[in-house]
Amino acid sequence: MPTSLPIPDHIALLAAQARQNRLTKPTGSLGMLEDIACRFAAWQQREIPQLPHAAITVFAADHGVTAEGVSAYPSAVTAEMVKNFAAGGAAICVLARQHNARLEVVDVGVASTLPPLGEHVVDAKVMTGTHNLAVQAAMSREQAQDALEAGRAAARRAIDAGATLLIAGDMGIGNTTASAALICHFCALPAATVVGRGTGVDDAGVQLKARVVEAALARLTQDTESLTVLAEVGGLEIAAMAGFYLEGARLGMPSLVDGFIAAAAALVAQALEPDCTLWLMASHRSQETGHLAALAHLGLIPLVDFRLRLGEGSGAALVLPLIASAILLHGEMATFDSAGVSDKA
Ligand SMILES: O=C(O)c1ccc[n+]([C@@H]2O[C@H](COP(=O)([O-])O)[C@@H](O)[C@H]2O)c1
Ligand SMILES: Cc1cc2nc[nH]c2cc1C
Repeated sequence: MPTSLPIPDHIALLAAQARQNRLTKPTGSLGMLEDIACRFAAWQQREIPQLPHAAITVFAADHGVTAEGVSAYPSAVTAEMVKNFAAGGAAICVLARQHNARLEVVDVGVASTLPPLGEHVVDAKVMTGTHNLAVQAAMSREQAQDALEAGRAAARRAIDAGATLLIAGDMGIGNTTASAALICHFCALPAATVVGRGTGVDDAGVQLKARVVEAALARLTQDTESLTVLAEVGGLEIAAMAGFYLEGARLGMPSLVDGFIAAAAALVAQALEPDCTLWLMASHRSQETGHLAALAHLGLIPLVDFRLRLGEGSGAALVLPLIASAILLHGEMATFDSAGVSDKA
């Protein structure tokens, strides 16, 4: 049963839109930068929003479906990359440092036991990787619920640490197959229009992924409860990301939605609490097939297309300077009145 979430402030949105129209530029000429500033105004309940403090949480988990040969890389990479995150060597570590953003990694389902990796790597393991979704439910409904809750707890930690803009990233070999299955289900699309190359499988690999996704979807109908859909064909990090978005929305905090896996997680969140999408902004268009369809279902338009297909929250971190520019322009540009510039006839 959906609870009532806070909704962004419509009065602040209208005030921000009116301000945009008074700034010294042709009406609408800053395009999406205007929309960005106005959405932050609505989220922060003020005509002129402040620069946000971003925090990044990367959720890591393994996928039993890798037994089908759906990824170009071995499952062991998931755990190895968690160590790389802890050591500061992954792409998202560089971007987090660039933006002085808090970076936390949460193990919600890495297959192996990780050694203690410091205070920024949290052990919230629900199970040691999902079961193979090609042949059975990836996890139980209870495990899906536990992973959702791990994501909610991570959002609360980020907000308690001072975040005003949330970013969820993912690390999970095999997770583009689970994400494709979720996107197919929630957007009612056939597998062939959604599956892509993931980490780089060839044409035969894409066809194999489509067959795996179709087999998994055959266990579902459009009436299947959303939590069951998540348990049947989802992933532990995807569930946690959905919980992260839901908790952000519940606490009136916006999230930037990263790539393909993040979009699948946002669809899960939307299925559980439709209004949570009011608190989401899509960073970029991923190279992965089916990403735009998923974003369209969420009512989101990606800000940029840099041919990214990395995950980790990297695309969301990459657009932080654009968001900062949008907000600074909105707050600091002169108005036609203040600068004595003639407005349109
Ligand atoms: O975020 C994306 O758009 C994206 C697109 C393709 C691949 N990835 C990353 O690659 C991994 C999943 O790819 P795969 O081929 O193992 O399913 C996982 O760790 C993701 O973070 C991420
Ligand atoms: C090396 C590597 C890094 C990643 N980061 C997110 N997904 C990834 C997949 C691989 C294979």
